[in-house]
Amino acid sequence: MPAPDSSQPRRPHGRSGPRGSQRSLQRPSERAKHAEPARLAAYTLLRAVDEGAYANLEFPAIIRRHRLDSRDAAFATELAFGTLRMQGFYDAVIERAASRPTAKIDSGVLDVLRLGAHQLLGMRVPSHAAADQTVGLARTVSGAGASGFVNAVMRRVSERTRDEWLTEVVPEGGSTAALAVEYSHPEWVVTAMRGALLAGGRANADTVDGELRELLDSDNTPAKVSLVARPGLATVEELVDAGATASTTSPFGAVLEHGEPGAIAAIRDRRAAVQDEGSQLLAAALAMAPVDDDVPKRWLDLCAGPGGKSGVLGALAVEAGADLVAVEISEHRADLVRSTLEPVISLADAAGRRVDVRTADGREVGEAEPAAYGRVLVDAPCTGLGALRRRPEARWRRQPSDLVQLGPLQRDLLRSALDAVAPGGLVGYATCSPHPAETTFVVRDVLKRRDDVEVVDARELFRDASGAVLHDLGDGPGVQLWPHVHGTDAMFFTLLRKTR
Ligand SMILES: C[S@@+](CC[C@H](N)C(=O)[O-])C[C@H]1O[C@@H](n2cnc3c(N)ncnc32)[C@H](O)[C@@H]1O
Repeated sequence: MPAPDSSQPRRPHGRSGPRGSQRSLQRPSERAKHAEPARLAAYTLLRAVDEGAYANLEFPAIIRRHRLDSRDAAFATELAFGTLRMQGFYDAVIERAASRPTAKIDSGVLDVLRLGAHQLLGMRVPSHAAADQTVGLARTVSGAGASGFVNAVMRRVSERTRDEWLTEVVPEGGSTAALAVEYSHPEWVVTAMRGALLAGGRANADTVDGELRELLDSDNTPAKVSLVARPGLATVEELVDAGATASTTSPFGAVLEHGEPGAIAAIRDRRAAVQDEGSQLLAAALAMAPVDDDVPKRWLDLCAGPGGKSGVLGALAVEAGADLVAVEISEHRADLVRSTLEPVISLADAAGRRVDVRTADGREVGEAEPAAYGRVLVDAPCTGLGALRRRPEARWRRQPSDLVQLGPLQRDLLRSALDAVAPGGLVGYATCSPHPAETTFVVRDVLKRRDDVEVVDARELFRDASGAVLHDLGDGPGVQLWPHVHGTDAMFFTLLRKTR
């Protein structure tokens, strides 16, 4: 437990405290005595994430445990997820306000302060309520001793607006370090994103700064809820009738602005699902790309868990009169694929086709079944740097060393896929990361040692809901989607044809 900071509050530069109020000067003993359930739930999630939990997986159970109604659950979600995303910026603010490094603040108390900072600087919570409730939370979870310290820090945070704090804590000059604080990303991720925008041809030296800001900002904006109607099992119209809006990006897609996906019958029946539109587009691109008639009507998803893309691929395989084998190395995730694919398997059975799920190592399939498949998807395990808007804590957990670890696996899986595909057949290599170390470098390294593969221009295959080629796909031949450009995750896709 940190001792309450007894130093004098720093006088803010410029005008002081538009948010400061009489209430915020109250002593802790006069504050809310107990934490509200929604704030307690948000705090519980932050503590669980600190211990390694995944926010998206953990929060539904926490919401149930705290018996939050839908309004409180929405508030708690915005509070917890927003706090996790903006933690880098808030920590810089808290360090200033507390006059000590965050490493010197008890981690539970720090989480209370982060939640308080988000209410003050990132949500429209009135400052007196934010301060009262944060001190009440500190009292409940950390004891009366901490609440004095929290009270003092909250008072200082409330003395400035968000913009004033940005001026105060963001280094001048727009450097990588400055963007890291302003957009709350680790510095190495900012550097990596800048490199990805330049390497993929999305930006040049003149435009990269603006593009980078838009990209980082999109990571801080929660993704809309995108739905997919699995072809042959559900229709976009069915999702629209259930309250969604038809997607303009994906021919199978819809967007749910309000309400719970689980309230839609097609989702409950797994004929439809929640899925990023970029994932829908790339599964469709692989399925629709032209091949000769003698290429085997047997498709393979080499990294299938939990089954999102297999759901689209399997449904399109049945439409094309083909079979699908979905491979996943993890037993648990293979079970998820089985569950996801249940209706697709029934659809295939009824059409006299097969959709199989195997728990296996995708690296071994190429040797075990050479030239056996006509279309192969390698949706490689990756850092997920292209989906940071969906996973609020992921940016803090990922490390540059992950790239080093994943590289050999990504290359082995692509090699195996190329061995497993028949002459004339296609391999789609995909990642939900735009990092060149996981995208173009992997493809380049694998192709360097082979003379039986050609790269196909994939852009023509990315068709929006109107049937037109998707806008802003760059110079090809690979496709890099971007959240700030296409509204999808930053998915990468390269299409390769086995020539002999
Ligand atoms: C990016 S995820 C795939 C997501 C999936 N395609 C979807 O759309 O739902 C990568 C998956 O590959 C699996 N994986 C990792 N190593 C593998 C291997 N050697 N063989 C097969 N699957 C592997 C991981 O367990 C993970 O489920």
